[in-house]
Amino acid sequence: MNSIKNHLLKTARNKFYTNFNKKFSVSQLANANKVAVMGASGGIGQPLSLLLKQSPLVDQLSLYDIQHTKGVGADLSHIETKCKVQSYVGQDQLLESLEGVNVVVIPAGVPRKPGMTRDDLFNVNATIVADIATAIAKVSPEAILCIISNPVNSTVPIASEIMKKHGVYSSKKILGVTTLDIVRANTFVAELKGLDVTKTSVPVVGGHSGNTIVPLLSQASPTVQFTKEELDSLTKRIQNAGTEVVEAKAGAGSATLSMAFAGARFTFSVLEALNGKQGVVECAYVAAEGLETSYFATPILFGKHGVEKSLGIGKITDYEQQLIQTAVKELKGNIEKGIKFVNEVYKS
Ligand SMILES: NC(=O)C1=CN([C@@H]2O[C@H](COP(=O)(O)OP(=O)(O)OC[C@H]3O[C@@H](n4cnc5c(N)ncnc54)[C@H](O)[C@@H]3O)[C@@H](O)[C@H]2O)C=CC1
Ligand SMILES: O=C([O-])CC(=O)C(=O)O
Repeated sequence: MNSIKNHLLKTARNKFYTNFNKKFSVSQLANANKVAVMGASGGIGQPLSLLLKQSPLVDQLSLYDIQHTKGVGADLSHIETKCKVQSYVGQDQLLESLEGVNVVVIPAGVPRKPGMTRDDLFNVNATIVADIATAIAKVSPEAILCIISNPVNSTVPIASEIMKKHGVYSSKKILGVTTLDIVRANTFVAELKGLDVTKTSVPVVGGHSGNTIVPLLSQASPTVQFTKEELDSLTKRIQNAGTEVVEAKAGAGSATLSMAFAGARFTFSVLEALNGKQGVVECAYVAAEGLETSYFATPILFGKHGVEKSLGIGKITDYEQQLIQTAVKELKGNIEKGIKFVNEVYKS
């Protein structure tokens, strides 16, 4: 009786992992990966850490937060996967939490409430990201940073400037996570056009706030036709989707579960490429060359050291060109604000 029960349990468990791994296209390559989640006790941090704990791509998970990580860590550590969990709490343990990590995911910081813009988070989150980046520069300067904390348009330049100050900057390793914009664009387009969402892919470029989010609907795959009204309403919905969640949550924060899904997908892609998988592409907000702004999100080919190369924005329509012009104006200000903060305000 017991052996039948064990067999059934094992079968169910294997099926779960197989489906999970398929979903995230996880390959089981051999490198040892240690991932740190900074802000691990938060609305994003907890479900994101859960998804990472379940992945065969992650060997060790380091959880850092200024509160509650001991509980989150104890809880996650009971899950029957190979990934080892360590937890660190408070400023005194910040440096230790980053020892030996090769990828750091950062969802630390305050979320929006209704009526706020992402830029309204700057005053609090700029210092949080700068402090964490400073610690990374000291302890794990080779690590790849995946920055979720808003305003991403500014926090990515902030982390970059901190790395430059410490003489350990590599533009290949500082990535702003915009994956949720792509996840949303895929979902909304598939819903509107009756497509299989698992096979729908829409690049989203620019930045990660309002007008700076530029979906390239003309490049949707499979190819679909949109009326002008559809283009307007889809573009607006994708640009305002974060606000849609903030308003629905009515003061209880912003997107956490869909962000954890998107953050896990992004991290798995980074890890797969680190492990040697070829052809891994995700959109990300990174330092840009030959564009009108010094940072810009485009589809990025990942490699063993992070960014291998930007695949650019490709062929776009006049409609999309106009959206980009609007985005560029706002992005320039956001980037300048981040750079100025590190060089004129921040005291490490
Ligand atoms: N890039 C994106 O697409 C998205 C970004 N976000 C952003 O992610 C951030 C986190 O959002 P939530 O998890 O919902 O917020 P939350 O408030 O639920 O969690 C944030 C966590 O960060 C921790 N924290 C605060 N200061 C810290 C520090 N100095 N070091 C380490 N941890 C610290 C808090 O203790 C808390 O556990 C926000 O800035 C939000 O705007 C949210 C959704 C999507
Ligand atoms: O809207 C927010 O504040 C959180 C976020 O970045 C998103 O959900 O895209």
